[in-house]
Amino acid sequence: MQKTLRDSAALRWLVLILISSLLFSTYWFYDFYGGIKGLMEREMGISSEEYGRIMSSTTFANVIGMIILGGIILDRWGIRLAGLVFGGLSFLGAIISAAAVAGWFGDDKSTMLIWSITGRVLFGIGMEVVCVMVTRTIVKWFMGYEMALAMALNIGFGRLGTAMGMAVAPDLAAGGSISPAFSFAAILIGISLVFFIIYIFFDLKIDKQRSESGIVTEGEVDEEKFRFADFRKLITNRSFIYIALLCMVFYSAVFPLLAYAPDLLVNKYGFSYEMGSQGEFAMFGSAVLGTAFIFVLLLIFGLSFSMIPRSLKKNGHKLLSFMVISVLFLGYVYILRDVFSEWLVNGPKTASLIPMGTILFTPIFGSIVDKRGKAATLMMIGSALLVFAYLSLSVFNHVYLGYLGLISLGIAFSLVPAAMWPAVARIVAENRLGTAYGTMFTLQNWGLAAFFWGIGALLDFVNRHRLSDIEAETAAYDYTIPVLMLALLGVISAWLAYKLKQADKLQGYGLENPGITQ
Ligand SMILES: C[C@H](NC(=O)[C@@H](N)CCCCN)C(=O)O
Repeated sequence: MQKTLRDSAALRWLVLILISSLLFSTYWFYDFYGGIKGLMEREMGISSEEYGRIMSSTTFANVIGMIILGGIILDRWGIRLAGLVFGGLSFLGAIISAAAVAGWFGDDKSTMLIWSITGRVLFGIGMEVVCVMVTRTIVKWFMGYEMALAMALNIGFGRLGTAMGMAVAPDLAAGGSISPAFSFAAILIGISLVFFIIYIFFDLKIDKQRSESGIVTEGEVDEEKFRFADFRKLITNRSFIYIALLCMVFYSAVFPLLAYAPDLLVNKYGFSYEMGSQGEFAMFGSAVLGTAFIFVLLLIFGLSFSMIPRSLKKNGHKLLSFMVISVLFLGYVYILRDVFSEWLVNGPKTASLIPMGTILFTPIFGSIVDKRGKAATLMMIGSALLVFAYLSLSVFNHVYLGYLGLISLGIAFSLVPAAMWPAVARIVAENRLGTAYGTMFTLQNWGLAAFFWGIGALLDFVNRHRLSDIEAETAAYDYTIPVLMLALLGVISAWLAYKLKQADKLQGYGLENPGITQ
């Protein structure tokens, strides 16, 4: 068979970087608000409920089926046009939000609020369809190659956007105005659209090659098109119902919390929104140098290890690797202890370590699921960890338990997505995956709509007697009840994962068997 562009590994990975940049920038825009919640409230004069309303508005059009409609449009128009239109929509939404907080439409509270919400609604439609489009593009280029790894890395790009958005936004707003943080995030989407336009040339070329070599092009793959009969079949499948509900409940307990996590750390444990005396650039520089140093050490270790004769390293090499990596990691922590000591008392920077950790752990758990299976069991464990995390962050008051809670949340946030998304591919036929992901994202948006807003509204309600003191910065928000409510979602997630395991036993998709992504 004639070779096409996707047969070159270098080109495949280049394509992944080009399209993942859209995920990086849209996740950044989605989540950077969390890092400046307190600043937004002060500058725009809004309450926690109103902040929650802005966050929740991201989902407004999606709860009434916009992602499914976007998926149908994607099937009809193809990756190039749909990518430009929906990527452009997310950019437009981001520009409107940035203009709103800069006071372009008027600087009174209600005008800023209305236009911020309008911007987020448009952004939300664009970004969710972009997510589905990027997944489709990965399948187009990586099917038969490193598809699971490509998907995990793609999510990694998104999480990096979330982490950096949360961590860097307060620095961008450090001049006393939130506007630069918004403009920067909007510009990032614009830059990633330029990358997408570069990708379009590769897409045109590969489609030409595929049609020349007799492989049907994307627009001609009829089975990929959305049909209502398939949709009906999908939503009456027991395993799919449980995994889709799990997606809704689990993500409702995680994504909204991220939008409040920095503020929770500031209010509950007295963390700060500002950095300490050491100077951010110096700290950033030492963090980058320290990370580069540890990579070089790992490389040297890897090279020297590969030179040891096989017979010598046969036994105990896993233990040796574990010991060396642990020593290197502890050395890393020791070298960067000043950086860590400053970061671990800063709300947005500490909260950003949650998505940062998932970049490493999601592919690790993904490969465990590949090799050992147990996807449904791992989803149960991940959900149980969520309960532990939220109990630590609500009913207890010790900061070390708080750190432990954040670590558990990070592990749960890696474990469940790593097991969930490949499991969908087991339950649903490949040519229906677009519809399945679109349906799951829609349900997820129902949950997000309720909880992005619900946490803020509940926060205002339980703190109603001291809101003026909180505004005057003489009192702090009490987050106990809102976080306890999320612990309940963890319990429901664990139950849904258990029901999924039972349904899988009946229907025989083999979610507990290895090789789930194949
Ligand atoms: C793959 C999955 N993506 C989603 O759930 C998107 N619908 C929403 C992304 C929102 C980013 N804060 C994931 O990120 O795990």
